[in-house]
Amino acid sequence: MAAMTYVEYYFITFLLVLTSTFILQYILRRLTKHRTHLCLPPSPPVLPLIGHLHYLSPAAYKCLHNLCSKYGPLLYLRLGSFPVLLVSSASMANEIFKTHDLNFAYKPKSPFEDSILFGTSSFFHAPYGDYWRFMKKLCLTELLGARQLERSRGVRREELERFLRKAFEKAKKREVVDLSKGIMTLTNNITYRMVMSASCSGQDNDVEKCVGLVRESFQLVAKMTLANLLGPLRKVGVFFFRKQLLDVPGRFDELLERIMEEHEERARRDGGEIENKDLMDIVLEAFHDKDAEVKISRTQMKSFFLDLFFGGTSTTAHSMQWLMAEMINHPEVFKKLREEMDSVVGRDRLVEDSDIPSLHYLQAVVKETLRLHPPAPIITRLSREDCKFGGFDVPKGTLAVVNAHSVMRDPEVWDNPDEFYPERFLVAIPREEADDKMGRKGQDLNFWSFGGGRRKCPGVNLAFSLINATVAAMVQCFDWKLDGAEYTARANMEVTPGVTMSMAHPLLCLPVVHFNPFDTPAKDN
Ligand code: HEM
Repeated sequence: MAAMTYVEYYFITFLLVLTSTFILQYILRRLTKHRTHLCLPPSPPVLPLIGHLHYLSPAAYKCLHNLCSKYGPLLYLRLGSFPVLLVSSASMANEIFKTHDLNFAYKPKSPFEDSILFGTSSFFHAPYGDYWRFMKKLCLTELLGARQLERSRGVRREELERFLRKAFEKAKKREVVDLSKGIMTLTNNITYRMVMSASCSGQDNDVEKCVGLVRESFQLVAKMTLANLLGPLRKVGVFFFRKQLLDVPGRFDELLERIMEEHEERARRDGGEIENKDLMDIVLEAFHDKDAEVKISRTQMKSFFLDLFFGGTSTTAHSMQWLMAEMINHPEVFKKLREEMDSVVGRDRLVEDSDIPSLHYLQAVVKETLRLHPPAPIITRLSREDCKFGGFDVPKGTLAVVNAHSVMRDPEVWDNPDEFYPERFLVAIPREEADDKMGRKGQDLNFWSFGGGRRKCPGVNLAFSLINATVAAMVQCFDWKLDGAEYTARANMEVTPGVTMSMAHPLLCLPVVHFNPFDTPAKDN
């Protein structure tokens, strides 16, 4: 038989693809037929097989925001093989985090299966069950509670002073500081020291090793999330990344195992009476406790530490970077903040943690930054049961995607939502007139940067404590001149594509000394 021409070959291939698309569509329609009586939320126009995937772009929160602006605040989408409920308004966010919190207390299945990296053992992906409840309690009472925050105060202060001293050196030499890099190093050093007393200098720089691995892991997570959307074809994605899928978690496992063994050795030496316990010491105590309510495994422990690194470092650093960029673009806010610092703290000592409750404007500036620039704008949950949501039917197993960016710019609850206006958080409402039993102010009720309900971020107090203390010190000690230019220059607020909200351009600033606490002569007693 004569060989096929290219034209014939491509024509036959085209016919095959077309026929299989129709067959697949037919099967899908048959499979979902029994659900056609459901009253699902509205949906934008859909394509066969890929569903609504064509609406997505690398800046995830932005394209989802565009979808809600065009089609409405509650949408039913199909991303590849996943049914998705897209939530974009304040009232719908309230339904997820309050009315339907228990039903949506589940997280989507991890694409990493039993790997320590975001695998089934991770706290972040754990189903709402005994293990998750045990770790959440440990987080709130021990690991990230008030007592541990107090214990780690010295570490945070030491790192903040190290960061400030470097800025003073730069100021002296009239050199520009890469604030994005400096702030990221500061949060990394603090987090890794708090979690496992890791060394962040010298030859055994474990912080640097972890930071490198976290970076590689983020890239891998992005690739696997995409592969996961392919549904039955996800195995193809796994095949392509199989080497990295073994290598990155393997190196993390080795590093963490070595550090955990060092901690166990120290605990044996000290007879369990460890001074200045870090988070790893506390989790290891729970691991070795024969009477613990839940027996945690070594893999779960390692996964949990990774969750802390992933959840706690870049989120906090990005918030501070956005805040400093907003300060540069709003000199009147910076001036007000400086006045508050001068009147509450004065100019004879560096601001301390105990000053923060009295710095009301500072707290409002931090919240306003997190409202406009939530570092984790895409919050995902999974429904465990069929439910009625916003008057529509939502089947079980639907992935709820809350776009915190849209929710916190909802004009129904925020006046001039795109404006940077910290004063909106200062409106005092008497406790008896407040909107909930906690006596929170009206605007705080619609503040979802840390998620909400049972799965709300357990690191919220640590995050506020770090951001408030660092920003307060930066404002107290320096004026920040963008690129060393005139004070009228504006920071570039472009966002890096991806699922997090980080600045696309580094913030390069010249620090000009306003007050140097390290130059102040010690007071006579
Ligand atoms: C500005 C800083 C931070 C932001 C904006 C942030 C935001 C978030 C968000 C949106 C979630 C998902 C919540 C939900 O599903 O409702 C989350 C979960 C989580 N965050 Fe944070 N976070 C921050 C800092 C931290 C810190 C400092 C830590 C700890 C060191 C931390 C640890 C976690 C953990 C372990 C979870 C998983 C909770 C669970 O699944 O139950 N985060 N965070």
